[in-house]
Amino acid sequence: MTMLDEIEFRNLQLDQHGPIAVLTVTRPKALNALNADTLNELSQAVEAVIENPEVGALIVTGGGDRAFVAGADIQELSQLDGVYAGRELALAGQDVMHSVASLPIPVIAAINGFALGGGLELALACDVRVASPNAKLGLPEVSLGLIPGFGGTQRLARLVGSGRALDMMLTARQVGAEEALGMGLVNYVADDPLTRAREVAEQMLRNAPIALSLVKEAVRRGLDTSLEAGLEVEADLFGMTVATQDFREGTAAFLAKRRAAFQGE
Ligand SMILES: C/C=C/C(=O)SCCNC(=O)CCNC(=O)[C@H](O)C(C)(C)COP(=O)(O)OP(=O)(O)OC[C@H]1O[C@@H](n2cnc3c(N)ncnc32)[C@H](O)[C@@H]1OP(=O)(O)O
Repeated sequence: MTMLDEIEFRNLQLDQHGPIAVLTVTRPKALNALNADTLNELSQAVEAVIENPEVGALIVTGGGDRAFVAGADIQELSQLDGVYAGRELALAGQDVMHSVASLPIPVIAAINGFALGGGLELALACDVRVASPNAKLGLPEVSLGLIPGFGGTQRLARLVGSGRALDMMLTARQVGAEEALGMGLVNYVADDPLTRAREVAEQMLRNAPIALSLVKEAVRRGLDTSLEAGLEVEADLFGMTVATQDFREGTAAFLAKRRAAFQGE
């Protein structure tokens, strides 16, 4: 098993603090914009996290104090030509965001500044978002003659409703942290979003790991289907939790009035 801190990236840093991994996008000159190289590295980082069983939660953040991620790299976008190239880029970006969204552990975005375009799409692929008071969130692609292509049209509308999502996407405006909190686009606003994200991760990690993974799966699969089919998914996954040792431990600990010691089994 490769230790996460040992992997060398050009535009990312991956650190491990016990069960919590922190993935930082580090392209400060471009406000951490996602060029093709960085997208590839994001994929590799997600793979490395999946392969490391010691990691129970992931925090994603941006290097420096100005930006989480200011979008896809506009310099690279400007070189795109033709329907095919555009579609391929969108599919590649969607794949990366999907791999983040499908991680079987909690993923928290610590949004320390601008989260625009592909940057907000990365934050939307996370489970929970913590924003700094100066954070600015938006999907301004129409101002460049584009539409969001890394999942934003779908995930933003599912998270905040189509009315709010369309307002943000059609105006291209940047939403501040308090407004984002009010519409449920972020879960917490904190002066130090990374510290708050760690606290949230620690709170999540007190719970049963398999249950954490399955509750994510139930929500994700349920959002893509009818209520009836979603309820079936829930019942199936509930059944799986009842077959775990952690369920035995969790209920026994409750009844014995002690803290549960979950093993992820
Ligand atoms: C499928 C996905 C599509 C997309 O994601 S499309 C892109 C969506 N994102 C955006 O449209 C945001 C673009 N950036 C901005 O609007 C501004 O930046 C900010 C409002 C975030 C900040 O403005 P300010 O404080 O004036 O800083 P600055 O001088 O514009 O930026 C510092 C350096 O960062 C580069 N940069 C910023 N965002 C990007 C980007 N998305 N792609 C490539 N470079 C970017 C700039 O060019 C500049 O660089 P230099 O110092 O060399 O002039």
